[in-house]
Amino acid sequence: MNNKDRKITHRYGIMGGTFDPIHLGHLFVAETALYNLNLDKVIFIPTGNPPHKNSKDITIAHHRLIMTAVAINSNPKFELSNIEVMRRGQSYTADTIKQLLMQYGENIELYFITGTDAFMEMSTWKDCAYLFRTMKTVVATRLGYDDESFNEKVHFFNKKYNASIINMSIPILEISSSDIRERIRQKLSIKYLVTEGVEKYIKKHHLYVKNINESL
Ligand SMILES: Nc1ncnc2c1ncn2[C@@H]1O[C@H](COP(=O)(O)OP(=O)(O)OP(=O)(O)O)[C@@H](O)[C@H]1O
Ligand SMILES: O=C(O)c1ccc[n+]([C@@H]2O[C@H](COP(=O)([O-])O)[C@@H](O)[C@H]2O)c1
Repeated sequence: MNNKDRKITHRYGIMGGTFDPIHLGHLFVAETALYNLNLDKVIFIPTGNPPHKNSKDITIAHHRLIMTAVAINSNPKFELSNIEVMRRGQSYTADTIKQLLMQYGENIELYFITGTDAFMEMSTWKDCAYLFRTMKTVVATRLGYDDESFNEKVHFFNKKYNASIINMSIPILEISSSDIRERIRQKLSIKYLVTEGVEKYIKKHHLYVKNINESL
C-alpha cells in the first residue's frame, strides 16, 4: 500500500535492546516517548542474538526476558514481546519490523526508540533503507555524542533514505547495563539504577557476579 493511502489507526513504540539487565534509563526513555509522542503503547523486545554484540558475553535470553517482564509489569502501556528471542539466528531489526507489520497490519505506525549510541550506527544495520522507509526513529539523548555529529547523521539519513527522525531530548541519564554489571562484580549497590523487582531477580539468580567467560 502506498504510504499516502494508509490510514493510521495506532502508534506503537518499539524499544529494542539487549537489556542485560534492563535499567531505569530504558524505562525512562520508553515512558518519555510514550508521553511525548502520544503512543498507544511501547513494546519491549529483548534481542535473541544481538548482531553487534558477542553472544558469548550476553546473559541467556530467558533471564533477560523475565527481567524485562518484571521491570515493565506496573505500566499498563508497556508490553513485552519475545519475537526476537524465539527467532533463530541473528536478531535483525528489519526482520522484527516486517513481522510486526504483518502481525498488526499496515495501519499501524511504528516508532523505533533508541539512544544516540545505537542510532549513530544505524547505517551498518541490515536493510537500513527498509527500516527508515517503514518506521519512524526516535532518538533519546545519551552521553558522549555532540550535537554536531548527531545533526550530521540526521542530515545524512534524511537525505539518503528520506528518514523520519525524531530527536527526543531527555535529561542525560548516565546509566548503562555494562556499568550495572561492573558494579555487581565490584559488590557495589545497584539500588535505584534498576527496579526493585529486577534487583531481587538478579540477586536470586546470582547474575553478573562473575564475568560470563570466567564462569564457563
Ligand atoms: N541511559 C540511557 N539513555 C538513553 N538511551 C539508553 C540508555 N541506556 C540504554 N539506552 C538505549 O536503549 C537501547 C538498548 O540498550 P542496551 O540494552 O544495549 O543497554 P545499554 O545500557 O546500552 O547496554 P550496554 O552497556 O551493555 O551496552 C539502545 O538503543 C540504547 O541506546
Ligand atoms: O538490525 C540490525 O542490524 C541491528 C544492529 C545492531 C542493533 N540492532 C538493534 O538495536 C537495538 C539496540 O541494540 P543494543 O545492541 O544496543 O542493545 C536492539 O533492538 C538491536 O536488535 C539492530
